[in-house]
Amino acid sequence: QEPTPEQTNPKPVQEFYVLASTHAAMSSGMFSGRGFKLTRRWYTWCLNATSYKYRTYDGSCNNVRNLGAAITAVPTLLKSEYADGMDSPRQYGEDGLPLPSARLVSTSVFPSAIELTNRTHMVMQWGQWVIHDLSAIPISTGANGTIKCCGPKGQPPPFINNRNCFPIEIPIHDRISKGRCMEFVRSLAATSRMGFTLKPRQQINIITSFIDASQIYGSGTIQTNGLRYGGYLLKTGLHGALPKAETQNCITRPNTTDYCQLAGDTRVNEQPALGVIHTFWVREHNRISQQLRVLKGNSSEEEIFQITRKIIAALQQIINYNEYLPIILGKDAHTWNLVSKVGRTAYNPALDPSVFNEFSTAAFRFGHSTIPDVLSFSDKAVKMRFLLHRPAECLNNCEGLMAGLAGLVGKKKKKALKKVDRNFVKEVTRFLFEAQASPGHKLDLAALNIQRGRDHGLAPYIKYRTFCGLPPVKGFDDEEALGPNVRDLALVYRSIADIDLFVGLLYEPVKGDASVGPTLKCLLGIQFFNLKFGDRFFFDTTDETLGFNDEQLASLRNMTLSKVMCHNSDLRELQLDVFTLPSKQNPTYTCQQLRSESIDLTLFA
Ligand code: HEM
Ligand SMILES: [Ca+2]
Repeated sequence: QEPTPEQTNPKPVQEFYVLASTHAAMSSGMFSGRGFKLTRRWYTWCLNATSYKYRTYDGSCNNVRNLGAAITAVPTLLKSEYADGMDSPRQYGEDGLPLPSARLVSTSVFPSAIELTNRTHMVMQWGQWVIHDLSAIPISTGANGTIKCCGPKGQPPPFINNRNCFPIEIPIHDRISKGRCMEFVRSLAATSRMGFTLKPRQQINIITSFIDASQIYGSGTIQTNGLRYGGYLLKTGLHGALPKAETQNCITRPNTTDYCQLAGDTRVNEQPALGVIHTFWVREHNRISQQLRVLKGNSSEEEIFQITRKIIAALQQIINYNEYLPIILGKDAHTWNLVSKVGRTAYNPALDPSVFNEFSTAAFRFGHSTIPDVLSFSDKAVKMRFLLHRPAECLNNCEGLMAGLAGLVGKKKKKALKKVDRNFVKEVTRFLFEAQASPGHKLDLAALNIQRGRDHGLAPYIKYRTFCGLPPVKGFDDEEALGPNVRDLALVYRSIADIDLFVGLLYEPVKGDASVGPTLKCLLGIQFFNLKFGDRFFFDTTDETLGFNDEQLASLRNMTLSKVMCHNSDLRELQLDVFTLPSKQNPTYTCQQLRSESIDLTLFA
């Protein structure tokens, strides 16, 4: 059954507004912590939405209210629960005493055991790829860049040094870092027309919420122009690698040709497998646009660029809805009408397509539990901690890593995907890098997720269970609701009403053929429902002038991620479904075969 209208309509944003950014702001790194200087631009609705033939770069004018456009406030599904009702992080339990430290919660309730599935690392990688199309919430910065919340030896601040600091307390005897303070800066607060912080506080999404390939093309005209190579092509580096970024804020090896990569999303250098997927999509754009150039002699270069961009955005949606979501949501991907293999999608202008806070700050971070401890290349396996913020392996060995993602190389044990569960590899809970500027200070991704939820004032887990129509949790022994390890939650939480959303979602046992528990499935379902039916440009829209004709649509739907990979690498063979390990049911084909059954570009000429 489909989600109810109340579920699909997040609470309206208090006051709608859009902020513009400077070029420097958009091109600076999310992880450099510098530069998001946001200035207000306009508040108007889009009155000529129907006059657009292609998507705008910043997602504006997809709907009259400009919902889902870049640099807009992030809505919440349920009322936020700030400690003071308005602005300060959720930090007290039901009994009025402080909540347990996010780091203590992480070490107490998230062990590091690994259970494997028959899926490939591409499931993890597609997740990170798609979230980088959907949401990027910047943190606050000071007048001269990064805010530091902990002292150089990890001492907690002696006084409140910055009102946007919300460092995580490291328990005694916890050896993660020197001292007892883990860096954490609050997300940037959205401001009103007059420049005052919105009450209750809201965060800002600086990229377009729509699945529109904004991680390839950027989320604004200036950014897109910086990625284009004149006419119809996207810029590339040597041998079809990504081009070099202006700001070199990743980790490169001295005396090598390494560089930090430039892409439509600034987080591209976060780990090399992410760089790989960026790389083959830029190549796919250039491959398609070059062919269309030949086929469409009369079209302008701009027209070729836009048609290619439209095809690439359609492919993102096709792969996400038809290949990826059925793996995550199981058969409900079908019952909720998310799978789009036949028919057309009728646009519903009443829906808000914005990525909501609970999705980006808790639900979709479920993927962090699937991060592997090593990445496999054709000739080696490297621990994740040595790959963070280092693009080198992608620049030098993209193909080897592609084979690794598809599970074609490496020891059998290493190539299968880790289950979505309460376990996290130590690579991210113990050895996550902070900026190279602070050696010896490690971060814990699970703790950051919990703290971020509190920073954003997310309501606790049990409220979402009720919201999703599931029976209430009966207590710290309710295995039906929270799985066989439910008692571990009582090690840190004093009341079930205090359980952080991110934690509760990952404790729920998986049911049926989905990869995630029921509340998580509900939140993911609502978001992808809104992103399908609330996107006026959804690839199979009933409006053929915005979308495609029947033949084009059929040809596009014939594409798979495996075919895109084969087209843009020197891989020799691949299984048709790259999200699943090769088997009798998922046979391997030669890339030559896969390429021959792909999209027919003459239909677009
Ligand atoms: C090696 C892989 C990955 C690393 C190192 C990584 C690291 C991070 C870091 C450091 C943050 C910011 C945390 C904070 O301060 O709040 C973040 C945010 C996030 N991550 Fe990951 N991540 C990885 C993969 C994934 C995957 C596979 C998914 C989902 C399937 C995912 C989903 C998210 C989401 C939804 C956010 C919030 C984005 C926003 O709205 O700004 N990540 N990640
Ligand atoms: Ca987008």
